[in-house]
Amino acid sequence: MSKYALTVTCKSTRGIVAGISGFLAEQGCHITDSAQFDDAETGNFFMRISFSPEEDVAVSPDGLTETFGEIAKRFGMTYHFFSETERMKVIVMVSRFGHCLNDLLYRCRIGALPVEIVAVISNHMDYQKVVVNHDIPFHCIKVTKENKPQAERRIMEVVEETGAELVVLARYMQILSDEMCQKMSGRIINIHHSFLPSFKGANPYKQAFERGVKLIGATSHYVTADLDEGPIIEQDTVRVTHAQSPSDYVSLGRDVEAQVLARAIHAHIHRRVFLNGNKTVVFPASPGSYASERMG
Ligand SMILES: Nc1nc2c(c(=O)[nH]1)N[C@@H](CN(C=O)c1ccc(C(=O)N[C@@H](CCC(=O)O)C(=O)O)cc1)CN2
Repeated sequence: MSKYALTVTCKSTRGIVAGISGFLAEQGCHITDSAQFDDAETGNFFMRISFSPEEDVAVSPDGLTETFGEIAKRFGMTYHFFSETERMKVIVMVSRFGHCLNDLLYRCRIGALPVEIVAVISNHMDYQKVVVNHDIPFHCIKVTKENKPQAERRIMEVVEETGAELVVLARYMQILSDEMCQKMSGRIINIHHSFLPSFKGANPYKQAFERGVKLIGATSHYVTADLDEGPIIEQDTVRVTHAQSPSDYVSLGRDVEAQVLARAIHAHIHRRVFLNGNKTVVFPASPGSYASERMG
C-alpha cells in the first residue's frame, strides 16, 4: 500500500498532471496509483494520486504541503497531502436501529474500516453495553423539541474533545440544525434508507410500500440543512415484490444500508470523495485498501 496521497481540486487547464508528477519525481517519490476527472460542465478538475518515497528519501505531509505551495498557487489548487496509514477519528451517532452501528464496530475491529471510533453518541441507551464492550466511550444525549440547541452544543463538545474529523449518522433519527450542518459541512455522513431522491424524510419504507415500488434502496450522503438532499456518495438497491410488507422491507434493507454506509465511509476516509457543487466525484478504491488487517 502506498504511504502518502495528494488530493487536488482546481480549474481545468493544461499542465496540471505534468506539474504534479514532475514535483513528486523531484521529491524522490514514485507514483503508485492515480485518478483524475475533468468536469467539462463545471470546468473543475479533480485528482487523487498515491505515492511512496524511495527507500533513502524522507518526506512528510507538512513538508510536501509547504514545498508544493508554488505549484498550487500557479494553478489555483486546493490541495491536501496525507498519510495513507493514518486513521481518521470518527464519531458514530445512532438512535433506535443499531444494524449500521454494529456493522461499523465489526468492520473497524477487523481492520476492514481503518478508522478510530472515538465515541458513539445516541439519544437512547439501547446500545450502551455493546459500545462499552468495544472499549469505546458512549454518550447518551437525550433530544426533545425544547432542548435541541443544548443537545447539539453537547454533541459539538464531544466532537471538539475527541478531535473527530468525521461524524457518521448511522440511523440517527434527529434533524440537525442549519448551524451545525454549516459548521460541519462535508464532515457529516448520513445513511438514508431509500434510493434518493425518492422518499426523503421519515418512514421511507412505508412511503415505498404505498407507492408500490419493485426496488428499495439506501443512500449515503453528506448532511446539509436541506433534509436528505446533501451530495450523494454511495447508493444501492434490493428487489421487493407485491407480496412483501413494510416490515419485510426493513429486514431486506438492513444489509443494503450497512453496506452502502460502509462503502461511503471507506471512500471518505481514503479521501476518494470530492465535493462538486451539489454532487460528488468518487474515485475507485486503490489496490489493497479493502484488505482486513485481521484476515479470517
Ligand atoms: N439537517 C439534517 N439532519 C439530518 C439529515 C439531513 O439530511 N439533514 N438526515 C437525517 C436522517 N433522516 C433520514 O435519513 C431523518 C431523520 C429524522 C427525521 C425526522 O423527522 N426526525 C424528527 C424526530 C423523529 C423522532 O424523534 O423519532 C425530528 O427531528 O423532528 C427525518 C429524516 C438525520 N438528520
